[in-house]
Amino acid sequence: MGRGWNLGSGSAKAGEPQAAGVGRDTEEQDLRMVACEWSPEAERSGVRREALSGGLYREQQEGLWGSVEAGARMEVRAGTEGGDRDMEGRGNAEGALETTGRLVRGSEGSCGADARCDRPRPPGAAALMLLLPATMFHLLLVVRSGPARLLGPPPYLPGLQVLWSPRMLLLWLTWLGLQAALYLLPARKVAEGQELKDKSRLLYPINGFQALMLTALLVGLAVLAGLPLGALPEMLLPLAFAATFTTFIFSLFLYLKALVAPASALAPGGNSGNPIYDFFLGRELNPRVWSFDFKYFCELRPGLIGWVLINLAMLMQEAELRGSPSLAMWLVNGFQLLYVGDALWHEEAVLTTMDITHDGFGFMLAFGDLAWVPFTYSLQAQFLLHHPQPLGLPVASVICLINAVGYYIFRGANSQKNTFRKNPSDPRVADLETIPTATGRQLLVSGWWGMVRHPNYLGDLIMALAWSLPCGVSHLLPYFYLLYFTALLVHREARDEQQCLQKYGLAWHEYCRRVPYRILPYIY
Ligand SMILES: NC(=O)C1=CN([C@@H]2O[C@H](COP(=O)(O)OP(=O)(O)OC[C@H]3O[C@@H](n4cnc5c(N)ncnc54)[C@H](OP(=O)(O)O)[C@@H]3O)[C@@H](O)[C@H]2O)C=CC1
Ligand SMILES: CC(C)=CCC[C@@H](C)[C@H]1CC=C2C3=C(CC[C@@]21C)[C@@]1(C)CC[C@H](O)C(C)(C)[C@@H]1CC3
Repeated sequence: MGRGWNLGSGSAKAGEPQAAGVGRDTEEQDLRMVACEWSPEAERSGVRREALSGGLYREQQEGLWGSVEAGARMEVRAGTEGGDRDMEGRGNAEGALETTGRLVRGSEGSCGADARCDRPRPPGAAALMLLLPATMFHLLLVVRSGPARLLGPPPYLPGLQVLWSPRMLLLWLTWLGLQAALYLLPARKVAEGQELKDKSRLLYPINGFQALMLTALLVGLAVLAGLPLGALPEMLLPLAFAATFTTFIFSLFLYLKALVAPASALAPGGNSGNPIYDFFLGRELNPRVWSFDFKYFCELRPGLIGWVLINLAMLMQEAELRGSPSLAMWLVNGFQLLYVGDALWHEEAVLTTMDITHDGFGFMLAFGDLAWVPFTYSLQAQFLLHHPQPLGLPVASVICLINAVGYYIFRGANSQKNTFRKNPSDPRVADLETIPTATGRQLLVSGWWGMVRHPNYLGDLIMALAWSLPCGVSHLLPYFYLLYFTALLVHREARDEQQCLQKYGLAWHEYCRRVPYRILPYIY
């Protein structure tokens, strides 16, 4: 059976999902909506779905396709990985779309969304395991070199004697130990995570901001007592090596731990049976020892707080070398401290991100959290220490304005969604327009989420630009974060789109039709 859409007569509106810019993959995903569970909420949301005998189903969605003419007919023939489906839709007297479908060949794919081609295959996973650390060391070496060329060769290849230092390993482990101890301190609040496969919810301490404050206090006291924080820039290479080394060991532990974990604890992806692939993506969704949640801890504590600490060390070292920190260094430190402080202040919101609710915890995320974030996200501050940039007040003011706009969009969008997800009748979001979905959850279609489908990514990207601008325009290197982050968010957006299509089916198509742009209005 051929793949793709075959539209029958009177089907102009039936093609709308395509017109909304949704590609072939998403059409195929749409057909998986039959896997959604039936719920009383679904009944209330205006979507009716009935399982008929012999692999047939019938779905009716009111209001969403109001423009489908009564009696207009569409036919859909499309393939899924597990088998092909025939679907047929008809506008009913009220202008709602009724679809019926039949599984023609095979069964619903057992691999789940993550086994689709958006994730690396085993050779890709192996290559990334080498490429990511290599890129990080390349950046750390190049940033301190005279030409600081992002695409040029590193000034030298460090031997093991430069990279490996038992003292730095000890320092790194002390850092992890300190953050773990702060994590275990009594929390002002304990939050519930999203519902898991077995219908249970995990509990998470909300004390990240407290950990940031206590770390600042401890570091401040240590500096007063003579700790040479300004020496940190010279230690970055062996420290990054220690972080990478421990990440490999830690990921091995996570992989082995997952071998004895119950099936209900496993992530949707990362369980292909190929050890390299599973080691890379992570098999277990929320690996824990007692109540200590490794993924949640790593996502927000050692890496993010380490990042601002490295930035601070650059600022202190610059003050030591040049008498006072430059305006550019102040801006980079201030902007990124705001970002990290914001993440820890709104710590609970991380519980609804894909990383926590969907992705396994393996090498990729562990390396990202523990090594990539602190050592590459601090690249702009590192660059400014080695390549001072003059910055006048007028330009600095414009850059501050760009960061403020980015932050306003980022925070506004994230808070609006989080408030809405917690309590849709909260007065701050109650007036927003929504689309009902078969799962009982609704989708916002006005406010920030009516502007583009990922307004929070847009705000984040504008901030990323503001972090690079203080470094001037003479080098590409400080723009590495912006380039990498754009690629990361474009890929993440595509992945989220697939998952939302799977979850929300027709309602997601309608959302895409009403809000056609993904991240950048009128462009993308
Ligand atoms: N600095 C960095 O390195 C990184 C930063 N980030 C930032 O992290 C933040 C979180 O990102 P991420 O987890 O990727 O995704 P989002 O916070 O954008 O969450 C996506 C989810 O939001 C829900 N959603 C989507 N559209 C709507 C809508 N219209 N109405 C209501 N709910 C909707 C869906 O989940 P559901 O319906 O199930 O609630 C969807 O799966 C972002 O601000 C991002 O910029 C992300 C990655 C890296
Ligand atoms: C190249 C590589 C190793 C990729 C791994 C990706 C990770 C670095 C990122 C995946 C999602 C992240 C998030 C944040 C940091 C980067 C990683 C771990 C985040 C904690 C930054 C602060 C934000 O406010 C946030 C809490 C929303 C965000 C969550 C996602």
